[in-house]
Amino acid sequence: MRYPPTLLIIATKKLTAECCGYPISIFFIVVNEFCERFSYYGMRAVLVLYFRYFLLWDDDLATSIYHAFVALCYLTPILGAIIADSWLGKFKTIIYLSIVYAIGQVTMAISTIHDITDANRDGTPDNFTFHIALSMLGLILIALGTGGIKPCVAAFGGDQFQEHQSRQLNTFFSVFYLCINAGSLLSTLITPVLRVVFIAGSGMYVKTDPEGNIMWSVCKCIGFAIKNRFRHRSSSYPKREHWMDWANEKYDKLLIAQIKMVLKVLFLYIPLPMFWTLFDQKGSRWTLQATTMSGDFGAFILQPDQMQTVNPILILTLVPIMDRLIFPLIQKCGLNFSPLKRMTVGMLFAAMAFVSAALVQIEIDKTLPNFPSSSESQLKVVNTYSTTLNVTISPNEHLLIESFGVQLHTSKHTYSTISYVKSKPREGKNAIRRDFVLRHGEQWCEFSRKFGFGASYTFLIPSTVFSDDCESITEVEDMKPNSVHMALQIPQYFLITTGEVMFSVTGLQFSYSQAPKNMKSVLQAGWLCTNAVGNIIVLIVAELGKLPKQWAEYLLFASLLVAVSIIFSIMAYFYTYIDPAEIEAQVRKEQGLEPEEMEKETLEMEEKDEDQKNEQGVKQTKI
Ligand SMILES: CC(C)[C@H](NC(=O)[C@H](C)N)C(=O)O
Repeated sequence: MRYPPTLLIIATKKLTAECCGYPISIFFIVVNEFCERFSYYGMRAVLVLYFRYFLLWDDDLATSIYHAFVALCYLTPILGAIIADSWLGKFKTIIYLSIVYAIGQVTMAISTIHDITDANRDGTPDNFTFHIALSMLGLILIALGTGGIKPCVAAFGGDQFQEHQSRQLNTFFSVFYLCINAGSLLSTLITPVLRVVFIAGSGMYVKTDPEGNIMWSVCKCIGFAIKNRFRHRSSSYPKREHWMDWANEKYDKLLIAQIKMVLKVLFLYIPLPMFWTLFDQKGSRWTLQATTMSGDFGAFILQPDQMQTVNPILILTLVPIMDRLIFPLIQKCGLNFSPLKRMTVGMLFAAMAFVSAALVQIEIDKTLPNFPSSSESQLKVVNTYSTTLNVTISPNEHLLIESFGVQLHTSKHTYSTISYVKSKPREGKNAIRRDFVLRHGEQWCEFSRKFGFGASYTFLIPSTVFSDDCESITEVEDMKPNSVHMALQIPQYFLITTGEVMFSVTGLQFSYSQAPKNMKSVLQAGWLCTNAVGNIIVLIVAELGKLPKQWAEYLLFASLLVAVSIIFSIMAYFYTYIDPAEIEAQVRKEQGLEPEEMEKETLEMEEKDEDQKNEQGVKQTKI
């Protein structure tokens, strides 16, 4: 059955206004991406510390939940791609899911107000379950929002370009990436209100209609090919060139050719999650590593979570340098630095970044006190007498803990002031001078001290304190300040960011260029999924593979990535780059279809679907 000609919709490309060869609508799209990433990274930068110090989770749980959230953000793009391609179209999907996103951010913000459940006003929430539930709801909404937007924006941006703008299309992905990173960098300064900019460009976009439920058609076609292959498994049936050719009996040749293209790329993606496994630990392990370092840069003090901004700063400088200098130079030297080779080199850079992180960790470990394990405790005895005292602790004696510290009863009844330390102070944040005022009734005195990053102190206050104006206060350093400087993390950031430019910008471009026209968002979603799987790997390793030493974990990840990049380079060697439009035109020619009839095929596919449903007695109304 064919539709009468009057019902055929032949899509025409809207003529778009241009500026310097670029469609003007691109401006709104990149600003939208900037705002979305701005909002996302602004929240994500502090997330692991929020888990650690507000919800009081331990390092491993904080790391796991952080990566579970990032994984969800990069899994939901599949949903976004389905909604965009089969129902709402990219434009509306971006708008509606931005609203879900904003609600998520508000929910998340509310969850951080501890006053909501802090009835006794002691500065600690009374109902942690409430805060955890609210923040998890917020994170789920944000993940849905980002998933809806992410696969659509890059593909929607690509859709704006006409055939004569292929050079600009390539630059678009670099500019797009720059906006992601500008958004990430500035997220601590500007508010996410700017997101309305995307709607402002509405009249200028090329909005392609959703092309039917393409994902569903793809799944059914693959399912049929597998079933048909199984039915004809006997050797008496002649072999077919590709297993997808077993769908020939029922499905359009063009759809089969398109699926083959997508599957080829998805197969190539299998090793890629390992890159993200390392890359996304910037926000978790590396931030926690920074909490044990000193952020005192003289003119300013850098907080551990702010260290992450080094990545977008480097991106903003490295992308233009690579695009304008390094890659053209490599090309001039006659070397074929193809996209897949760039991605392999990017992976090796990320592995080197983790070797650098391991070396920094070894330096940090040398400066850390020995913290007690879960089966040990640690006591510090401060002798305030002027003579030496012997303290003997009998194993059977108990400790009496009082509100002003810890007092120890030993078998010899020696009495001292005791303190204990079981971790570095919160967030490594005490590198500042503080003034204290002591009061007792009418009496008072003031003293001032400078504290180092990550240090812990005990103050001994004698009863004579007011008579000598706080002079007699003695300070005991329980834990030394962090002495390894955060600047030592810069090499690892430099290496991972160089890797990112080679891997991620190229991957984004590659995913768009190798996808058939109607499956651009699908392949973008596939590309983002590699990121999701990477984060799932971290949370599995963080939860299961608890290595006793952090530096060993870094080296493990680096070795795994080297192994994976070797596998990837072998797979890449056998990959042939394609021009999807050319293949589609070829198939069309073989089918005897005119090029301009391309839009008909989608309708025909739907028509086939509908026929099948009608056969099953499903009533459908077609517009
Ligand atoms: C997930 C992508 C790699 C990308 N991230 C970055 O560009 C970071 C900020 N350098 C993103 O789309 O957020």
